[in-house]
Amino acid sequence: MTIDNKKLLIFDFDGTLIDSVPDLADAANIMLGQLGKPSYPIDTIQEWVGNGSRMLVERALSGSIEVDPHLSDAEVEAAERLFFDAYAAHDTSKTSAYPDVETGLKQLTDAGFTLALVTNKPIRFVPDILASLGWTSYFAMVLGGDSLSVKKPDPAPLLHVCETLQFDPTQALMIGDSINDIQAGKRANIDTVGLSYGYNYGKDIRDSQPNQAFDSFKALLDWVLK
Ligand SMILES: O=C(O)COP(=O)(O)O
Ligand SMILES: [Mg+2]
Repeated sequence: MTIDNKKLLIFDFDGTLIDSVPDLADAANIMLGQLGKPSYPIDTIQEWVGNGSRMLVERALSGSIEVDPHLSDAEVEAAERLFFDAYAAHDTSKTSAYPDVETGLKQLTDAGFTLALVTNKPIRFVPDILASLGWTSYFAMVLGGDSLSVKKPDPAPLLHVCETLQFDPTQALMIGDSINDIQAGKRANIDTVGLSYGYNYGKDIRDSQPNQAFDSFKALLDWVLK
């Protein structure tokens, strides 16, 4: 795979551009506390991130990545409301950009790339976090996990971005930290870059066989902008 024909860079958000787990873990533990359930360490909760908020809530209620099949819809929905309230109150408190992302987004924009954001995070939280980082203007398009009826690893969000911004999938690159990003890219016929520093259920992103893998955002920038 070569970068030469790529014009559209589709970024994942959590674990790729931002380290959001400190705020996600706080919100999950506040929700669990309100329900009289035990809290969990941040490293444990980090392994439950990747399939959107509802799945994070279900895993937190189950105390495991394997969801308890006995959880009722009503129980999950009530817990999800508590989680949303807690996260809305603190979705930017402890969330930070990974090193070199801030300058990198500007460099990539200045180099003529179109940037898009496709996250499994519910869309309601995304504008606030982007604004707090001063990144709103960098992205031509932003999709959340509930913007369409399906989320990554389904290819639909990536294909929707390509279609809307009028790029062929072969001109796009999906950049993310999770197997969900790599699988969505493969299914959309979009080349993929895996970043190893984020959240991938405790697994090495190279196991998902992205076209390229890097251990830092700086290494990605050096490759794209060489
Ligand atoms: O909300 C999640 O579970 C993960 O979000 P992401 O797709 O930006 O990594
Ligand atoms: Mg991610």
